[in-house]
Amino acid sequence: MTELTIKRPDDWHVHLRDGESLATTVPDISRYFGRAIVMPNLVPPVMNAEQAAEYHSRIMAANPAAHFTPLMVLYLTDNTTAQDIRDAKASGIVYACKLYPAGATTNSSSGVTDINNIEQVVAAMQEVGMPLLIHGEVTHSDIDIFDREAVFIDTILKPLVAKYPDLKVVLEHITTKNAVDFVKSASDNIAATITAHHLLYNRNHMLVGGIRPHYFCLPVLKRNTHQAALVAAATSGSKKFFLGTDSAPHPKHAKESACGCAGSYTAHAAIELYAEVFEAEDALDKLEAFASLNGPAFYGLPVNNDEITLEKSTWDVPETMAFGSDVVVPIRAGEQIAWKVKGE
Ligand SMILES: NC(=O)N[C@@H](CC(=O)O)C(=O)O
Ligand SMILES: [Zn+2]
Ligand SMILES: [Zn+2]
Repeated sequence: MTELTIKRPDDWHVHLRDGESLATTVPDISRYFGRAIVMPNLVPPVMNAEQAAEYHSRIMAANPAAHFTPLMVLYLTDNTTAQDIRDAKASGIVYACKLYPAGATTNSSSGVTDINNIEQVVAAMQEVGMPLLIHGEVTHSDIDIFDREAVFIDTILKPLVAKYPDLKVVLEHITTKNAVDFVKSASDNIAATITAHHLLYNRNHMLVGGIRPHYFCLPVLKRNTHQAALVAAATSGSKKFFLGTDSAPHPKHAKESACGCAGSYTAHAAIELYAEVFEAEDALDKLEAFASLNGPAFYGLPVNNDEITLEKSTWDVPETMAFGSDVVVPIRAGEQIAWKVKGE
């Protein structure tokens, strides 16, 4: 296949950052994505409907393409109230709330320190039909970083979904076979996003022959058997799995550092990178479900009514890209990508 036309895709997990960064991240993500679930881990975070509305305005002021709508998300803290959830629902611009266990990832220090602290909040989310998006990793220092997702599923997520059977939950950026198996076995209210980089890479790519900081993201890349489970899930056509890039830019100097930040930038070539994965699996016919249909179905939103066309056409990824007044090193920097969106 050398051309593939699909309904306009959406990105159900992206970091656009703020301030001058929006001048580059917003045009990048809106080139062909119709909607994006915009992560709220700013400093300070987006904690209520008013802050979400202000952030929404700043994103719209950065000139996204006309087909693009940002879907805002609240960042849950120990102090979030049930009223915050009701106000967010009433705002009409907040589509989900995000649980960052405190200390789990980039800008998560204001996150929830104990899931029991937000019982009333989660109950209100279940009641009003607000999806809970989860960075699913425990943070205890005695739990190995490669086990943190699996331990989170067993100790936090399973009890949570048992307690709130009507709550919609997205386990974000899954990285393990444990997560795939859990999501598949859970009710229709439980789904997961999968990034392009977790489909394309495993921890060998990050660590063999030298440490490659641009592959470092959280949850960290796992062994290749987990990668294979993610690829099988994404290309299966199951409604429970959908596209979430977790494109998470950091300036080059902050990644290439003695203590480098977690996050990989893929918004320059997201659907193109996913297309490579689906092509390698001989599953290009399943890309539309993953990228354009399953996400809206889960969120109860309409599918976008226009289309994009991908063509087999190799292009060179630059070594760096502008990121506000800084630069970011994108995934595949200095290498090639095999697919291109027509008209781009
Ligand atoms: N994925 C990452 O490694 N980093 C994200 C945060 C997140 O999604 O966990 C970021 O904001 O940089
Ligand atoms: Zn995360
Ligand atoms: Zn993220």
